[in-house]
Amino acid sequence: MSAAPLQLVGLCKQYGALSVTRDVNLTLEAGARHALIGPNGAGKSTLVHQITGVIRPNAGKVLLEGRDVTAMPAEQRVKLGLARTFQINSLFNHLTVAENIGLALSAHRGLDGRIGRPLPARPAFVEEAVECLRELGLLDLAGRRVSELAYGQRRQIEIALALALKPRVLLLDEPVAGVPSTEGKRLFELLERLPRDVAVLVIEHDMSLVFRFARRITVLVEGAVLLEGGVDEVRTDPRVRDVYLGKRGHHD
Ligand SMILES: Nc1ncnc2c1ncn2[C@@H]1O[C@H](COP(=O)(O)OP(=O)(O)OP(=O)(O)O)[C@@H](O)[C@H]1O
Repeated sequence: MSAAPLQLVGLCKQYGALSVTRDVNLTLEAGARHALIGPNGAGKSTLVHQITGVIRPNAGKVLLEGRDVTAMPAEQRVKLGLARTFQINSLFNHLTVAENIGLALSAHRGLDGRIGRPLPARPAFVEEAVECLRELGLLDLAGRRVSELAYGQRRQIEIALALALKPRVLLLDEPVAGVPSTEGKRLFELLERLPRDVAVLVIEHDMSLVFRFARRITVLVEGAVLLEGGVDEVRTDPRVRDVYLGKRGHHD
């Protein structure tokens, strides 16, 4: 049997006396649609930073397709197939969507040096970017300048850009945050069209998205896994309701 696309084994992170990640185990299966949820301050961002390589755990391991990447820098993890949604400010406003993705492709393959320098993308990469947009049902945005796009469309392009790198594992950090409901439908459609062979971990506060998109859910509370299970199991678990509706409060 081949190794899981992503596996977290006993991850621990402390800041002084504060334990922010406590012995977290999590496995993304091939083709996973897995959500990580938890109230404010549960440690979701800190966990994601340990997956991407922004911070190092004090103990435990991060395995990408069975390979121990715990000590590996973030860029190298991207090269090995770990992508996360890019922040909007990584898009060049004056370039078209296809040019932006073409540039990311050339930077990823180490051909144009730094991504921060908007040289014209090579035509072959722009063509590949257009093909990628077509597969995702976003072809109509290919020739538009990023500056002309609505907020929800930019969020779609961040996802398309991460996917263009052909990752094995995709981390989506709050993909619908701040997107007006009028633009939400297309974003949902895009999430439903993500390639089946990419394992996806979504970190999200919007429960309607989580329950619609995910097949497995991990609930993080005070740095530890409270529960992992299928959607119905998590939705109906009284402990989860307590965390979200009880005295610990939740994100609005
Ligand atoms: N560099 C740091 N130094 C000290 N404490 C930190 C540091 N980074 C995070 N923390 C603490 O770790 C805890 C978890 O924070 P984290 O941002 O990971 O939670 P979160 O679940 O992503 O929250 P939110 O949903 O609000 O984004 C918080 O109590 C936070 O104050």
